[in-house]
Amino acid sequence: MGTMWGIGAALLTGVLAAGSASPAHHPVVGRELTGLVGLVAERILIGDKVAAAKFGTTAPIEDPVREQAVLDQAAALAVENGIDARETVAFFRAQIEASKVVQRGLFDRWTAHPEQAPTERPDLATEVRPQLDRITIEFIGQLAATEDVRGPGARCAVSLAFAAISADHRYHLDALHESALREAVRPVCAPAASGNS
Ligand SMILES: O=C(O)C(=O)C[C@]1(C(=O)O)C=C[C@@H](O)C=C1
Repeated sequence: MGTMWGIGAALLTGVLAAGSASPAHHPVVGRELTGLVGLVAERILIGDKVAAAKFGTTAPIEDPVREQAVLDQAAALAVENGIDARETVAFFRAQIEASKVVQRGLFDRWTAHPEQAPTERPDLATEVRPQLDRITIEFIGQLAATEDVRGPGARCAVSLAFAAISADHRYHLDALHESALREAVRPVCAPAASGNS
């Protein structure tokens, strides 16, 4: 675990102590982003299935047409749900980059150690992408629910550190998946600056 997260964990000792004193009906301070980051981890793990679908076939890891479809879908859902479309697209771009980090890492691993390669090949179009599409919808709900927490500032940073640590434990992420998660959550507390696309 990186130093930054270690510092985040140290900060959390105080935050969680404060949170435990909150009335039960209030969201616990520091835990606001666990749902969102849990979905980030779930999407990253679906990257394993994407890789399994493509490994040993001619399908390339990078599919710009599909990426655009994912981003267009996210933008449309953002508008429908009254959240910032530009920030939402930036968030989804990071999720796609994280999936590619995982896929490349697994391709390298499976090439070097063929005995670790998957023995089953899920179908990308009918099995795996529908799972990603479901997560897209859930992401929009979480992005809408966390709008007031996300942004520059300590509250977001601390919540994000806590959420990343708990996702790491809950989903048993190895170094490859942990580094993908770190990349994927980067936009959460750093909304896209206005004026950029
Ligand atoms: O659907 C795929 O083929 C994927 O590899 C997944 C994904 C994504 O994260 O949505 C990632 C990389 C591709 O360029 C397109 C999409």
